[in-house]
Amino acid sequence: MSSQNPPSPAVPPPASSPPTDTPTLATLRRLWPFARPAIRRLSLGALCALGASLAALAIPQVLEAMVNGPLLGDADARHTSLWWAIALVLAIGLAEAAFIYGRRAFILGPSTHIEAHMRSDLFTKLQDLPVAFHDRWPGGQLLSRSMSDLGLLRRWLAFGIVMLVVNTTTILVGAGLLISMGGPLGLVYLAGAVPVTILSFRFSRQFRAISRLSQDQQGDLATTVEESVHGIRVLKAFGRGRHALASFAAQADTVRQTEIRKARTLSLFTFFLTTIPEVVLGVTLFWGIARVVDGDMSVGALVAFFATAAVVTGPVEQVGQLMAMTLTAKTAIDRYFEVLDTPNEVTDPVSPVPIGRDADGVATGRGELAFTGVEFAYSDARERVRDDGVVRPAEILSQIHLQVRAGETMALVGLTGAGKTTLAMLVPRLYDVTAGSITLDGVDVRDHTRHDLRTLVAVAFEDATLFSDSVRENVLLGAPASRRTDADLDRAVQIAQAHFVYDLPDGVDTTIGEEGLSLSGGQRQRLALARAIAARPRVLVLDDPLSALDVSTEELVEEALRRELEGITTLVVAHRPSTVALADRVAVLQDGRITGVGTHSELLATHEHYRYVISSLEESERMAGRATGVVA
Ligand SMILES: Nc1ncnc2c1ncn2[C@@H]1O[C@H](COP(=O)(O)OP(=O)(O)OP(=O)(O)O)[C@@H](O)[C@H]1O
Repeated sequence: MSSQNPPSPAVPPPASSPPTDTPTLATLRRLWPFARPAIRRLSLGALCALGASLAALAIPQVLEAMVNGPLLGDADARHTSLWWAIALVLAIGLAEAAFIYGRRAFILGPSTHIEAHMRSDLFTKLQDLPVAFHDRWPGGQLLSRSMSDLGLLRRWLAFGIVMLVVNTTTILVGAGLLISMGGPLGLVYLAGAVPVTILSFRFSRQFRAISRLSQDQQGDLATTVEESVHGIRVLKAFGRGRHALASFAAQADTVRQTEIRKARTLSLFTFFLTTIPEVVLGVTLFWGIARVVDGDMSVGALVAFFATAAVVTGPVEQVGQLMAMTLTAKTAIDRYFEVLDTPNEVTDPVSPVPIGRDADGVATGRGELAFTGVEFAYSDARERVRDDGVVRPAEILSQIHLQVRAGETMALVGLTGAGKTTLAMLVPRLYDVTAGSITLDGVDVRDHTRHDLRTLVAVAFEDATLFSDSVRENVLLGAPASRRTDADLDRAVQIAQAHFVYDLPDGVDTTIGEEGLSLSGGQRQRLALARAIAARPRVLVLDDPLSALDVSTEELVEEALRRELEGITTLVVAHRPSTVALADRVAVLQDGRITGVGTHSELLATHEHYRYVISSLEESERMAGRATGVVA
C-alpha cells in the first residue's frame, strides 16, 4: 500500500525561473472560480457603471435638442421647452450620480471577498507545501504575493475591470453616435483610433515586462527587510547596520528606478493618448465649423458632436491607466498562481492507514521506528553521476538501516554535516525519502495522512520557533483537544523544566512576542520541548533541542523525560556528550551512512570514528567551558 513517491523534482526558485507569461485573457480567466460566487453583484456593479456612462452620453443629445429647439427655434415655445430641457439634463445628471454610487456599493463587497478568499487559499497552500518549497522561496516573495499583489488585484476588480468595460462601451457607443451625428466628421475623429491601437500593443508588451520586474523586485526587497528584522541582533552585534542599510538602499534604488521606467512608459503612452484625440478634435472642429457655415450641418448637431467627443475623450485618455492597472493585475495573478500551481510532492496517500487513538483521542501504538534502505538527496543539491550512470542530486543519506525499539531513546551522533538533522526530519515527513522506507509500528510513514503521522510524531528543533501568542497557546499548539487542560500544560512545563513561565508577568497567559524574542535561547528551547511533549506523541524527535541549556539543567530535563515519558520512543540528535550518555543506544552517522549502533560504552570500545566524534564533542565542550568527562 506504500505510496512510493518518486524523488522530488526541483521546485523552481522564483528568482531564476522565467516568469509566467500567459496571454492576458487566459490569465484573467483563472479568476473565474473566485469571481463566480460574486458574479451577480459584480454584474450589477458593471450595469450601474454602464448606466452612468450612457447617462453621460445622453446629455449631449439633450443639448442638441435644446440648441436646435428652444434656443434657435420658435420664441413662444422657448420658455417652456427650456425648462423641460433643463429638468431633463438635471434628471439625467442625478441618474448618473446614482449609478456611480450603485457601482461602488455593488462592487466593493465582492472585490474584498475575492481578495480574502484568494489570500486564504494561498495560505492553505503554503501550509500544505513541503519544506523543500520553503527552502527555495524567499519569505518576502511569498509575503508580497499574498499582500501587495492581492491588494493590486482587489483595486483592479473594484475599479479597473469595471472602468475598462465601461470605458470601452462608452467609446464604442460614443463612436457610433459620432458617426451618426457627424457622418464624415465622425469618421475623421475615429481615424485617431488607428495609431492609438498600434501604440496600445507596443505599450502592453513593454509594460508587462516592467511590471513583472517591478513586482519581483518588490518581493526581493520585502525579503531583505524580513531578513534584516529577523537578524537584527546579528547585524547589531557585528556592527553591520550600515552595511545592511547600504545594501538595502541599493536594492530600494533599483526598485525606484524600475518604478520610474514603469511611470515613464505609462506617461509616454498617456501623452499620445491625450494628444491624438486632441489633434483629431482640432481638425474636426475646423472642418465642422466650415460645414455649419456651408449649411451642411446644424449648429445643434455640431454642439452635440463636440459634447459627445468630449465625453468619449475622457475614457480614451483613461485607457492608458486602465491598461496599466490591468497588466499589473495580470502580473499579480500570474505570480499568485505560480505558488498555487506548485505541485506538492509530499502528499497524503489515496487510502490512508488510520492510526489508533484512545478514548481521549490520544494516539496509541508502540512507537517502533524502522529505517530500511533509506536514501535521501535534497532536490537542490549539486548533481553528480551515480553508479547507474544517471545524473541526480548528490545523496546526503545512503543505505540507512536502523531499528529504534519501542520506548527506546536512540541518540544520533556524527560529525557536523553528517546528515543527522536530515535523517530526523524524514520521520515526520518534512521531506520524503528518495528511496527505501521508514515505518512506524510496521506501517510506512507515507501510508498515514500527514496529519495523523504528525499526531504520532512530535518534533523539537534546536532553533526553537515560538509564535506571537501566550505561553499556553504556544505549548498546547499540537496537543489533542482532550489534553489542553491546565494540568496537561503544567505536566509539559514540568518535564521540560520550563518553570520560569510561572514567573512571567501574566504567568502562562503572558504573550511572548514575535518568535519569543523576549525569552532567552534556553527558555525558548524548553518551551519548544514542552510543546513537543504536550502533543502526546508516540515518537519524539529531538534535534538538539537542549543545546542552549547548561549541563545540569540538561540533565534535569533528560531525567524528567526518561521518568515521565516512559514508553515514548525518542530519536535525539546529539551534539553534546552528556546527551549521548543519557541515551539507551547510539547510532553513528558517518558520511550519510550508519556505521555503528550500540550502547555508548560498546561503541567507545569498538568504534574508532565514534571515539573520534565523542572526543571532538568533548573538545568543543571544553572550549565552551562545559567539560563533562564522558569519554573518561
Ligand atoms: N535544505 C537543504 N538543501 C540542500 N542541502 C542541505 C539542506 N539542508 C542541509 N543540507 C546539506 O545536507 C548535509 C547534512 O546536513 P544536516 O543538517 O542534516 O547535518 P547535521 O549532521 O545535522 O549537521 P550539524 O551537526 O552541523 O547540525 C549538509 O551538507 C548540508 O549542507
